Amino acid sequence: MELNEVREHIQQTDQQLLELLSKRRKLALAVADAKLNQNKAIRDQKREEELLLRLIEAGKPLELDAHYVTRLFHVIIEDSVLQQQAKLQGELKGMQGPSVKVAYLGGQGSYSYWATHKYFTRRAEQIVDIGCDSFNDIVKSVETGHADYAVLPIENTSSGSINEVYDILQHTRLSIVGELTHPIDHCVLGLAGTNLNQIRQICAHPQVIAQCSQFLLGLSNVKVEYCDSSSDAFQRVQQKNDPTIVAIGGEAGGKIYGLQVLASDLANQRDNVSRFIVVARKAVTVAKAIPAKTTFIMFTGQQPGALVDALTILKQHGISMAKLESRPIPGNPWEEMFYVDVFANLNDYAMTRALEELNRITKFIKVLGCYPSEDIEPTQVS
Ligand SMILES: C=C(O[C@@H]1C=C(C(=O)O)C=C[C@H]1O)C(=O)O
Repeated sequence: MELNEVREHIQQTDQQLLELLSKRRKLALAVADAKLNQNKAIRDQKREEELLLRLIEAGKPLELDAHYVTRLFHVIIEDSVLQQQAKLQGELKGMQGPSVKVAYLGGQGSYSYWATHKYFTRRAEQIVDIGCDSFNDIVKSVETGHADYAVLPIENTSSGSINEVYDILQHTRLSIVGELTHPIDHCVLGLAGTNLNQIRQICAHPQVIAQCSQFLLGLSNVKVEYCDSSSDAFQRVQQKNDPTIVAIGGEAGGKIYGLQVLASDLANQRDNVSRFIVVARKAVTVAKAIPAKTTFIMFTGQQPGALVDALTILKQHGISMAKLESRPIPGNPWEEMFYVDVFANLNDYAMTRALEELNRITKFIKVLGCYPSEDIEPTQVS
């Protein structure tokens, strides 16, 4: 067969794959309805294990190895679980208006832009974009009613917690209503025809700089210009129209501004992923069928064993912690506010009891929100 002919066949096969994936997604959504009627949990890992084992066997005569089949179906199942969760949670919330106004960092092409679109598209919501220049402005626009939701990055696998966002959460009345993770693949992006050796200036957001610190250490005579967002960095490079000036950001974002990739895989960690939170003025209730996370902040005081006592309460109620973070309390030097993420629904009996007990032993405690957990651990098969 001629090259073009083979490619034509590949194209047809890919089209069929897409149609089958779409069909599978629709079936998974029908399963969500059936589960709702039968009061069943969305995730069924036993079923996933059976399904993976069967597919691995079925793949053998087709010369598809177990590793390949498992990897593909982990992605498919994760999508299916997240789609089902979003559908169920959306129904619980009732009908939304024709569109939602969402505030996030930067404009078209920033990492927050892609994360926002991924999250709300899954919920079949029309988005009105409200791009902002700072985390403070994002939160303010929801507080004042200008936006319905805000999407904020909270932690990253290379640079750790985003302290600015944690500090804002201490003082806002907004509630966390959702979370999502999004891969962050940093690239050097410049004008077409630019050579990596000629660069003299890099434009990027401070978080991006932190996540690519090892790559940047290897460059000499290059000035770093801090930007409000990756889309701001792309715009500057486009406007300056100087081949010695480049941006760091995502490939798809850079493309919007006509920039091309000069280097990729820049992050300190190979799997560079950010976790975002979605906040709104009104808290949500998470359906029982969906695994939930609850985030709260507490100030325990500094007496010996205060934190251990608080964590023991969680242990006694069988509540697992997803994250523990501490941040200084402004105006109280050397005193720390603890941020705790737990795998629990705020309406669970165990969680209600744990919060009552924590209330008694802490000096301050505030629930920041309860939301569907998007930590979909892949089911392993033996
Ligand atoms: C689709 C279902 O829901 C979830 C998704 C699955 C899938 O995509 O195959 C399998 C089990 C569940 O965790 C189901 O229960 O069949």
